[in-house]
Amino acid sequence: MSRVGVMVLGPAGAGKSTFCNSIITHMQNVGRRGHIVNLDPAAEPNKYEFTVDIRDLISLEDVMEEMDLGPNGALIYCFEYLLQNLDWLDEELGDYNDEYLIFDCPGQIELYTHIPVLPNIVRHLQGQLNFSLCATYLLEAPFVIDSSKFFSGTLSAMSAMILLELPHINILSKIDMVKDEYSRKRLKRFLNPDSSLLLQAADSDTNPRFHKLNQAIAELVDDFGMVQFLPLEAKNDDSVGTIISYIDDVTQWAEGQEPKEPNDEVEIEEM
Ligand SMILES: Nc1nc2c(ncn2[C@@H]2O[C@H](COP(=O)(O)OP(=O)(O)OP(=O)(O)O)[C@@H](O)[C@H]2O)c(=O)[nH]1
Repeated sequence: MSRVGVMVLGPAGAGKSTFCNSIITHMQNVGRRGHIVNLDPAAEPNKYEFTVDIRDLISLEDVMEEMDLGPNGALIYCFEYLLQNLDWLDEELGDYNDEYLIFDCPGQIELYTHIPVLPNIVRHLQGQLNFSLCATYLLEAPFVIDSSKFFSGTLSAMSAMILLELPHINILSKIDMVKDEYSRKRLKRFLNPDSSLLLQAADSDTNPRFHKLNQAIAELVDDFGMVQFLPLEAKNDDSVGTIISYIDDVTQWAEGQEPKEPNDEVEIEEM
């Protein structure tokens, strides 16, 4: 059996590190083992110790100082350096078999939407290190309540999906921050989206000049059939457990085993 790896992706502040920690807490609760692999060279101190930490190879702060680069240039430099030193990663990941490895990725989504840094790391993990990988993509629930922002978030999720070519799970994080009944009702539309309803909502929010574009995006969302979002509240172990069972399903599928029956439509709790 190959090793299972979960890539945790999404824009800055979407809740990626918190989600990684919640996965570890859940794993501990159910007697499974998981480890966090930190791929963010600018990571803050974390609740759980990182088992593998890119900062042991290179840190953003050092690169900015020594190469006189700004944060974005330095980040790209760090990843190019990692790509030139993948044997370091191989060695660090060497002994972890039959355990979950959770890859906490930086929030600069250009690393997987514009330049092929993360796709190259993914190919290496799959090809050289025999990982069965799955991508989780987090979008903040309070942010996407508005249809046009939902479209924009969905397109960035889709872009990551196309570039990484991994089994892909979308997550609406910080669901607990959507409190009032009206907003929670709106949010439900985004968990199992019906593109014609989304289109109506987007059209009512945008200038008619953009209606054709809305239509095209709604069709794209429909064609891909990938836009189901799972709700996440980091402190709610049940919501984390549900996502982990999806990860288990898709990574088994990725290994060529039969997937379980698809889960029922996702709901958020009534207030
Ligand atoms: N209310 C609530 N807050 C959350 C949740 N998940 C994360 N947060 C908060 O959101 C903020 C950002 O979370 P992080 O986990 O650091 O986000 P990140 O995506 O790792 O951020 P970057 O590393 O900057 O890309 C923190 O203040 C978290 O406490 C959640 O489910 N509910």
